[in-house]
Order: sequence, then C-alpha cells, then structure tokens
Amino acid sequence: MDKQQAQQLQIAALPPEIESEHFFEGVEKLLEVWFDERATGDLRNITRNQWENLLRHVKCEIISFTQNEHIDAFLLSESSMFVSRRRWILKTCGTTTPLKCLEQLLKLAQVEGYTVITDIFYSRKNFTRPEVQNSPHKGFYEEVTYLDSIFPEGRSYCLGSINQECWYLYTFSQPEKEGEEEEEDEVKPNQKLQQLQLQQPADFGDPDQTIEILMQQLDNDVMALFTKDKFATGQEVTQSSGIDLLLPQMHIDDFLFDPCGYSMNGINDKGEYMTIHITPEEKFSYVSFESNVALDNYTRLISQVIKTFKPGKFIVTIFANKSSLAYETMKELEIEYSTLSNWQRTDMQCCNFPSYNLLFAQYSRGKSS
Ligand SMILES: C[S@+](CC[C@H](N)C(=O)[O-])C[C@H]1O[C@@H](n2cnc3c(N)ncnc32)[C@H](O)[C@@H]1O
Repeated sequence: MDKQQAQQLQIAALPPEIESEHFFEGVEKLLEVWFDERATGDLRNITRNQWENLLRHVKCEIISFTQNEHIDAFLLSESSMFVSRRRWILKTCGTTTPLKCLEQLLKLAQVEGYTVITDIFYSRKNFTRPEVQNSPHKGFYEEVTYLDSIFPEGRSYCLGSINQECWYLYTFSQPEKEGEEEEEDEVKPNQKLQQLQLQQPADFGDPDQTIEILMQQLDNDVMALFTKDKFATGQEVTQSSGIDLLLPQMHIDDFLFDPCGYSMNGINDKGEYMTIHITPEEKFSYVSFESNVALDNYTRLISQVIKTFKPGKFIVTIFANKSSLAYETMKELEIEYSTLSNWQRTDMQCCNFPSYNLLFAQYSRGKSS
C-alpha cells in the first residue's frame, strides 16, 4: 500500500474507535529487540512481503518506506517500524497488538541466523482508555504474562504513579557468557579483551541511547496544523510546524492523515532515527517524539520539542547504555526544568539495568505559565 492508497483506505475503513466514539488511543506500545551481534545475519534481508504478513498479527499496514545503508524505516498506518542489521523497533498506537507478532519475528530472525536475543524492551505510557484495547494488551499484567511465556527471565516495572500517570517497562538482557568463551577458546585476559573489542557492532558501535518525549493536553492552535483543513500534505505540515528544524540532518518521510493526524520518520547518514506521531483531536490530543540521536546534552532538544508542540504535561524517558554521553542529561533535567522554568517536575526516577541506565521524568505546567 502506498501513501495514496492509504488515503483511500482511511475513507473506506476508519478504525472503529474513531467512527463510533470519536476516540483514538495515541499512546503507543513500543517494542525494541536486539539480536546477538556475533551472528552474521541481517534483518534487512527480510522481505517487504514477510513484514506485511508479520504486521497482520499487529493489525496495521505499511504506508511508506525509506532507507539508507544503515537502516530501513517503515511508516505504518499506526506509527512506525525501524529495521537495522540486528535491531528491530516497532511502535504502534490505536488498538494494535504488537506482542502478537513476536513469535513470527523470532522465526524470521532465525532464518537470518539470529537465535539469541540480547536485549528486549517493551514499554508504554498508561492508556487513556484501556478498556478498548485487545488481548494481550488489556492491561500491563496481561502483557507481562504474554511476554513471560516467551522470555521467562524478563522483568517488569512501573515508573511514575500507579494510580495516576505512569510508564510501564518490560525488559530482558542476555547475560554475557564469559566463562563459556574462556573454556572454548582458552584465551588469556588481555587476548580476550582484544577479541571482544573486535566484536563491537560495526554498524552502530557503542554507545546506544534512546530519548522519548510523550506529550498530552497540547495547544489547540498547534494541533490545528495537523489537519487536512490547513494543509494537503505531510511535507507542508513538517515545514510549517518546525518539525524539520528539530534534528535538521534527518531525511524525513511524513504523512498527513485525513481528516487529521500526522506521522513522520527521519533517518540520517549515521543510521540514527527520529519519529513523531500526532493525534491532534482536542479531547485526547497526544504527541510522541522518539530518537536515538547521540547527544551529550538533551536539554536543548527537549526544550525545542516542547516549544514546537506546547503540551500541558509530558513524560521524558532516556535509556543510555553505560558508555553513552546521555548519562549527564539526568542532572541537567533536574536543574533546567524544575527550578529555572515554569515547568513543575512531578516525578523523577532513575534505574540501573545490567546494560542500560534509565531516566524517567514527568512534568506539568506550573501555575504561572
Ligand atoms: C496514526 S496517527 C498518530 C498516532 C500516534 N501514536 C500519536 O502519537 O498520536 C493517529 C491520528 O491519525 C488519525 N487518523 C485518521 N485516519 C486514521 C487511520 N486510518 N488510522 C489511524 N489513524 C488515523 C487519528 O484520529 C489520530 O488523530
């Protein structure tokens, strides 16, 4: 399906939650899977037809595609999918069922020689209307039970307030099997270090980091841009809203839904990505920004995103592995947004996982803003 066909499909088959109740769940389910770097396969060998079949389990379709030498970026009818040599990211909103495609993913990856998953992250904010979701996404407990049946050693967390706004995470990291390697290869410590360095992933290298900004209660005038009343194409909105200025090196693929709604993927020459999805309806407005761009300071980017969309409240999450420069951002967020601005930080938590550190922070507008 191309962009033109997608426009026609929207008229023919709006999701039931839009048609009957004028509600759309913008909050996405985000799934990121990393496979063992020692395997020589490439997930980008998986064909478009195979991805389309996999996405049938999720209940969404491909509407556009871009790529460069590092990464394939798919724009979906409900958000995005990014495929690199050994990393797969699926972000879907509405009433989609991304966990249902995991078994299919593992089969396709196995054909590429990937039999070991090194890291998995499944995360999402609390839904606005959990009761309209389909199994296994009717609640976090159901999602965890489903994931546990595939990854018995996974761990689940809830950050933020469980009776108000919160963010759920399920994660699993494969422990390094140092003993096994020594037995097999009988290498001395310094030889072993050299070998491990050679095994660093060649396409992305270390470090790795991901920032997400999840915004709600957005400014009506800004949201009015993301409608067919104002613009005909995604490209026009990307420029008028200032989205093209957020990370200027990104090659952008955008889509404006009819009558409203917007999605974009951006990829740059380093293989980094950004993705923005917008549900502009006033009663349940929602915007998500996500990127793995490597910065030593995310404060300016966060400020620019906030100024562009003008939310009433937002959540920031930053994953950074141990060698990532993003670690420093934790301190900056505390100063910049709590004491020097009109934003009130309502929650902040930091977690240390085996290979990643995580920052979660939640903000709402102070009384004077
Ligand atoms: C797919 S987009 C972006 C969703 C994203 N997760 C977000 O951040 O809100 C959803 C927006 O597009 C609108 N929309 C219009 N036609 C649609 C369709 N056929 N499928 C999904 N969304 C559609 C929805 O009402 C909503 O405003």
